[in-house]
Amino acid sequence: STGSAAAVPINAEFDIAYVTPVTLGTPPQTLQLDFDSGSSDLWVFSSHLPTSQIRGQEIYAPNKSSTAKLLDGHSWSITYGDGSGSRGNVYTDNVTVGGLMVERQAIECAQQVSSSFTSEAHIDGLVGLGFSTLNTVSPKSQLTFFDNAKGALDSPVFTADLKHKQAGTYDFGFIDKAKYTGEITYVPVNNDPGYWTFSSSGYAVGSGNFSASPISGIADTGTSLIYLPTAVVTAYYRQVQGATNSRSYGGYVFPCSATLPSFTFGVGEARFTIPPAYMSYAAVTPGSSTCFGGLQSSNGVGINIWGDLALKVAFVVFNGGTPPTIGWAAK
Ligand SMILES: CC(C)C[C@H](NC(=O)C[C@H](O)[C@H](CC1CCCCC1)NC(=O)CC[C@H](O)[C@H](Cc1ccccc1)NC(=O)OC(C)(C)C)C(=O)O
Repeated sequence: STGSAAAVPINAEFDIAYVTPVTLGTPPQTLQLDFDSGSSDLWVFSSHLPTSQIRGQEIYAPNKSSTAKLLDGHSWSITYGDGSGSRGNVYTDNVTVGGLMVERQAIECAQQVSSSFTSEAHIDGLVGLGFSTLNTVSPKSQLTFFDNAKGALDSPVFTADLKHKQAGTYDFGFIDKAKYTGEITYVPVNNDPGYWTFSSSGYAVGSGNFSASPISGIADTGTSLIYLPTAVVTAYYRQVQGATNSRSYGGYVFPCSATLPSFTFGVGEARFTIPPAYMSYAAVTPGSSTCFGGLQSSNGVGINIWGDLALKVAFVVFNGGTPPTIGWAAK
């Protein structure tokens, strides 16, 4: 079996996150969920939430699904890198993504969400696509949608074709040759503790020479920007007039009028270049002449993260075979 579904940017201006329609239960309830290779819980806004915590999101009501079953005595609680979080109880039900159905998928129903989730009306929950070792359900951790689907897939892979300010796709079980050019460069994945961790072969700033120093980081569809070591980030912003690492804005900012270099990263022998236009994420507040950089330091994060900003210049294969690998191709 295979599946294919759209990855739609939640904001017409900036690619802060992408959501994908997912149907849950019988009759089908459709929610817009953020597919996140940086975590491994499938959780949704639900009928168990106080209405004060719901502001425009779609909810999943298990009691309206004839195929929903309570996973008795199980709960979950998750906190993300940006400090947001949620917790609740667990049901199993049918989950369908782009024609691919998994029966008895653990659906973690929110009973509480943090204010940043309440204020993000376009995200009705997450589909974790990290390794199931990261799942937070207790006392028995649960499998991700991908792990549950894997055995039935034509090939144990999913691919991400994210785009700038337009809808891309997540495919499951097959590699669509029409979505990339040239060859796919595969590199090993270290799935301990459970991220899609791989080693980039280095970077270059603008037309500067390529610095062939390996950078270990995670491929994370649920993180908007790129977070890399200080040496890389200072080398980049040295080339940007008026750039500063702003405590108040929480990262590197620069005058929106500044000329930005491109940023190139390596995967094996392959090279991927992020154009200058993508390297300015957005004005720090609407209308401000100060812009927030797409490349930020991983100092405060603890791991290097290749987020949507890197993923959207490539076609990426998340190969869940044995051993797992990750493949990057131009498009
Ligand atoms: C709990 C663990 C098992 C897994 C856990 N994993 C992560 O924290 C990484 C994971 O990819 C999480 C997944 C995201 C959590 C928040 C909602 C959206 C998904 N990524 C994160 O926690 C990283 C946060 C994202 O980068 C936010 C996302 C966002 C989206 C919409 C609106 C506002 C903010 N972007 C964001 O802040 O963009 C700016 C900087 C331009 C404003 C961890 O490592 O702790």
